[in-house]
Amino acid sequence: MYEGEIASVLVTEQQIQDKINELAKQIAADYARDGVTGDLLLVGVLKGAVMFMTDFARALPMPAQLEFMAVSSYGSATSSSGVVRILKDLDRDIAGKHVLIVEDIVDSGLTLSWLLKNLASRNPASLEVCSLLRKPEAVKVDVPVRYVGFDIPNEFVVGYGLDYAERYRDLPYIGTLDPKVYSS
Ligand SMILES: O=P(O)(O)OC[C@H]1O[C@H](OP(=O)(O)OP(=O)(O)O)[C@H](O)[C@@H]1O
Ligand code: HPA
Ligand SMILES: [Mg+2]
Repeated sequence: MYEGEIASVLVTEQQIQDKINELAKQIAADYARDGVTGDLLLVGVLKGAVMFMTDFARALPMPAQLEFMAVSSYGSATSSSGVVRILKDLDRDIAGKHVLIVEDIVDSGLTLSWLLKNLASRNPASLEVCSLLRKPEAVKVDVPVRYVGFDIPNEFVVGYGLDYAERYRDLPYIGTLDPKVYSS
């Protein structure tokens, strides 16, 4: 698949799955320690977080309900415009719920910073973030991300939900693109 289009693999399928199991155990233990007994409300950010959300929810050893929001800041570009649009809002009220935002990547942090403010204003009982990837060198706004899978270099990545112009989301690993993809 995608013959010659992937330049390197940054995080393998096995590394992703191992990390998800580790995060899921840690997160369930943290919520139990904090006395949270009800269901956790996972808010996945479409479309990028879909793969992570579904694997993470199944690995999590505590009951969780699933909600999705779609926001877009990238369109088909490789850098954030900073303008976040809601394409699909949550289907229900999150007041009094323990909400965990599930993201695929924190790059500039602009999407998440906006989303945290937006969801915090709806009065959840708690609001935390779990992101599979983070680019420490790309961060433009400081966002409190409690759980991070992997810190990666400041390169555009694809796979496991992450796209370039809507392609490559279906790869099971995280990789970088061959420069010829951008020029074609
Ligand atoms: O930290 P930032 O610089 O704001 O970038 C992170 C966001 O950008 C991507 O979404 P995108 O807008 O590409 O939508 P998609 O998930 O549908 O691809 C990604 O999935 C994150 O949600
Ligand atoms: O590196 C990236 N790849 C794909 N989508 C993204 N959205 C923010 N950063 C990225
Ligand atoms: Mg995208």
